[in-house]
Amino acid sequence: MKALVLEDLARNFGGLPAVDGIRLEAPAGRITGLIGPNGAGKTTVVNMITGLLKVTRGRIKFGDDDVTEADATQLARIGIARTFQNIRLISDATVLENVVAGFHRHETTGTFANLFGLPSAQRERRALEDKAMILLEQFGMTGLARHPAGGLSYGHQRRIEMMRALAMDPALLLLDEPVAGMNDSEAHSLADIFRNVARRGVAILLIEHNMRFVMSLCDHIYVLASGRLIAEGTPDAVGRDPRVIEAYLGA
Ligand SMILES: Nc1ncnc2c1ncn2[C@@H]1O[C@H](COP(=O)(O)OP(=O)(O)OP(=O)(O)O)[C@@H](O)[C@H]1O
Repeated sequence: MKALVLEDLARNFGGLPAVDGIRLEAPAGRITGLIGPNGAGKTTVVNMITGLLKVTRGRIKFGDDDVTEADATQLARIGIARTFQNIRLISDATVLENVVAGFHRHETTGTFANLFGLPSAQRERRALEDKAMILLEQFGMTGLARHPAGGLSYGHQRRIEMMRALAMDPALLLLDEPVAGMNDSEAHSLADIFRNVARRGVAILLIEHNMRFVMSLCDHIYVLASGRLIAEGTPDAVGRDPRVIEAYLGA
């Protein structure tokens, strides 16, 4: 089973360290949390893992692959998917079309067949729509399949984004504040989905401000403050750690 491993990972902005030599391991089948007060460096870490930012120092590995320099296409091929803090959907397209777009990685028919609407491409599209409908069912959104994504509530749009990431059938799922702006019951239903995804052997790295959500869901938590790793352990141990309490109170 593969694990995401960060070794001595660092990133400077204008000579100042935003992330200063952290290590982390997020194994398959587990939900690993990355928390810390505002400006701790969490998003910078995710942006380095997903190739949006170059690392200043250190290595990023996933299983046997060193993905420190990998671009978006290589990461998708390896099976690394993410959601964003700011929702990025095709707002004119329907919910179903948005989720189908997430299957992109698995399409086997060539562009030529797609362009000319050949039967093979149509068959493939229908098969992808069927698979997308299974995801919609899991997320309780079957009835909204044909609605334009842009007109839906924030909570629904967040769910579409997650379905799109899951449509890639990822081996590693990076969730950047997935329940921001959701109420407790919406967050609760997502927690069940994430647990099921992890149970299937996916490694999940969760970045989240909602402490109750993180504490109830994660197997292991890493805590960042000012770019450094200040604590790690089970939710219980981290919740009682004086360094963590101080970092949050001082923030
Ligand atoms: N593109 C950038 N240019 C300069 N400084 C940046 C850039 N991105 C982030 N920083 C700085 O790096 C530090 C870490 O920011 P980052 O967004 O990673 O923190 P975070 O833990 O994700 O915060 P939040 O919880 O508020 O999203 C901050 O001091 C921030 O100002």
